[in-house]
Amino acid sequence: MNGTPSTPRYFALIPCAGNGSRAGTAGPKQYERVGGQPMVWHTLSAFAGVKRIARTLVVVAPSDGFFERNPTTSALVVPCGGATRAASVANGLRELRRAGATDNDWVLVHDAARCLITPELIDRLIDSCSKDEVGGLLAHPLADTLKIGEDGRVAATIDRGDKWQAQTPQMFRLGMLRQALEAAGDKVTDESGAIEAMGLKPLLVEAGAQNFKVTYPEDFAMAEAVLRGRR
Ligand SMILES: Nc1ccn([C@@H]2O[C@H](COP(=O)(O)OP(=O)(O)OP(=O)(O)O)[C@@H](O)[C@H]2O)c(=O)n1
Ligand SMILES: C[C@](O)(CO)[C@H](O)COP(=O)(O)O
Repeated sequence: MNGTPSTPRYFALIPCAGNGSRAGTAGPKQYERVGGQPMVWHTLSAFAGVKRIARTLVVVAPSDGFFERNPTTSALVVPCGGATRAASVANGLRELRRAGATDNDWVLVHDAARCLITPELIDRLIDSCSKDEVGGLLAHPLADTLKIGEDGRVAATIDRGDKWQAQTPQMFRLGMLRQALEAAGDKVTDESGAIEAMGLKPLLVEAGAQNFKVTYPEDFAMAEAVLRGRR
């Protein structure tokens, strides 16, 4: 993986170093079994199904022993997780550089906890963004009416016409993303936010509602049902 090829390659970076505090599980939610397998297995097998991905790097917490106990992935697993998702991603980008990726290569950052991602959606993002100057993200137009809450009561209703729910993967050039995250620090909750802070406008690529992030206890049953429906 040395040298700077003229054609940019595609790398995947999977932040997998969270605690899942909102999920109510005993351990990190990404290792809970869903559809008969640890959640992160589904995530990794979707990326393994995209031939254009040169390498996948998984960022785990320094104390994480899951992949040593379950050594079944061809992905590069690095215990460089940080205190926030943004820090985990920034550390992972440094590791990708160390593994031979260049600033010109594309990086697709994807939450381990979005285990319903499919090779088709990943391909859709790559096809939509690979000729774009900025890059972009999968997203879903907001379906519900949106309220501002104040002391448990509705203070206002917001026009939802231009609102999207940001999903992952989010795909940007490695160099641009590194610079953006360095400038944004821990404030941003996604890569797009860091790129936007540089005055750029990432491309919104429509994806379905099924690519949700397993966050709350009830999300496990929904993920299970979607996986069952696919079999
Ligand atoms: N310090 C962190 C925090 C989060 N993540 C990862 O970022 C993704 C999205 O984050 P989220 O769903 O918020 O996960 P958690 O931080 O684990 O959940 P919670 O906020 O409920 O604690 C997850 O795959 C999670 O493992 C990470 O790599 N490093
Ligand atoms: C990146 C993300 O999945 C986009 O919806 C989301 O922002 C991550 O969630 P977190 O709770 O902020 O880690």
